[in-house]
Amino acid sequence: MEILHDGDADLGVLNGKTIAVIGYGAQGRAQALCMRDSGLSVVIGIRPGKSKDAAEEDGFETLSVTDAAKRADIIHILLPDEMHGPVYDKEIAPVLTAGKTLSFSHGFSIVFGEIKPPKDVDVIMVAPKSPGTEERKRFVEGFGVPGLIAVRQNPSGKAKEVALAIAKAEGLTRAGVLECSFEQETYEDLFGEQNVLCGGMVDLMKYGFETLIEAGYPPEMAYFECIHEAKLIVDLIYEGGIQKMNAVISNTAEWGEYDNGPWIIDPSVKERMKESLRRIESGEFAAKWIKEARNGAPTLKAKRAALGEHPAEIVGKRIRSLFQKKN
Ligand SMILES: NC(=O)C1=CN([C@@H]2O[C@H](COP(=O)(O)OP(=O)(O)OC[C@H]3O[C@@H](n4cnc5c(N)ncnc54)[C@H](OP(=O)(O)O)[C@@H]3O)[C@@H](O)[C@H]2O)C=CC1
Ligand SMILES: CC(=O)[C@](C)(O)C(=O)O
Repeated sequence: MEILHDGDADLGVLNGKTIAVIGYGAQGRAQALCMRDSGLSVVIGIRPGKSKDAAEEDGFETLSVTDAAKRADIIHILLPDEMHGPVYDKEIAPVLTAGKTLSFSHGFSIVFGEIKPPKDVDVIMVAPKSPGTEERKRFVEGFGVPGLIAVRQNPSGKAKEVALAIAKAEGLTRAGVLECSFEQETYEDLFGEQNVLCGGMVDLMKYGFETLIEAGYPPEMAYFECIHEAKLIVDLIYEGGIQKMNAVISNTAEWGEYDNGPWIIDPSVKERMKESLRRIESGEFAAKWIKEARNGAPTLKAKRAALGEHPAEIVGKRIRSLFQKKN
């Protein structure tokens, strides 16, 4: 698969264009700030509330979703996925005239039919493969995070160029951008977040921490081992791959990785991962999530409340507050 970089993108295709970022949350704020820093004309479409206040504090012009969509050439929807459908139908579709571009950072609402755009608009995706905060941090540091672009509809004949220009404005082409389909991005993003990232790695860290403290080890020690050092190991893999990590860790650690690892995470977990991917690709997961969201997300709210603050977070907060960082 070809990896696209800065030289493959031309910000000039966005000259004279206004981009309405709809939503100013994790992605909305990060992407709007990066796009403005890259010289693009950005307005924020947002309802009254804390996000609107934050956007205005950051110096953006804020409009209602409808007014922003009316004004913009490119409407970049960065609302919670479960809100895309209702907000699009009521506040965007009525002003979505021919020649505009509808843009997303995740394909959920298009792939699972929450949004059915008219045929006379471009439909693209520019998806940073990163949480918003990290994306902005790396952009400001002069680098960027990788991303995916996709084109669903292209009556203008310029959809890919516009998607690549937005990716460049967000620093994604500094790290690398892949072109894929809406389905590929949607399915792999849902799979990754549920099986490797938020569901997967996080559980391992929590179980490891709990095992140590239940065996009487001090929480601080468990935090250093299972949370703090986990990030440093992942950083090593990020910088130089598993080979680099293995070259840096001790022979003892490496032997333990081979001896104990496959017992702790039995390779049969891949069978469950395949079933998880099947549920995602079949639309079963999406239907379950939309049903939950339309009912006011009672399970999500109950889980959030029950989760409370994990002991690892409590000790982590204290440890981080004591970091003696060089000024
Ligand atoms: N989070 C991430 O790291 C990533 C997210 N994405 C995608 O980016 C998109 C946005 O996700 P994310 O940034 O996490 O979302 P957040 O939940 O962080 O932010 C949502 C924003 O939408 C606003 N909003 C919610 N409901 C409405 C409404 N009815 N009318 C107007 N504004 C509303 C919120 O404002 P208010 O303060 O008023 O609630 C908030 O500003 C999603 O499609 C997601 O899949 C893609 C890659 C990574
Ligand atoms: C950060 C990211 O890309 C996620 C985990 O998929 C998301 O928050 O949607």
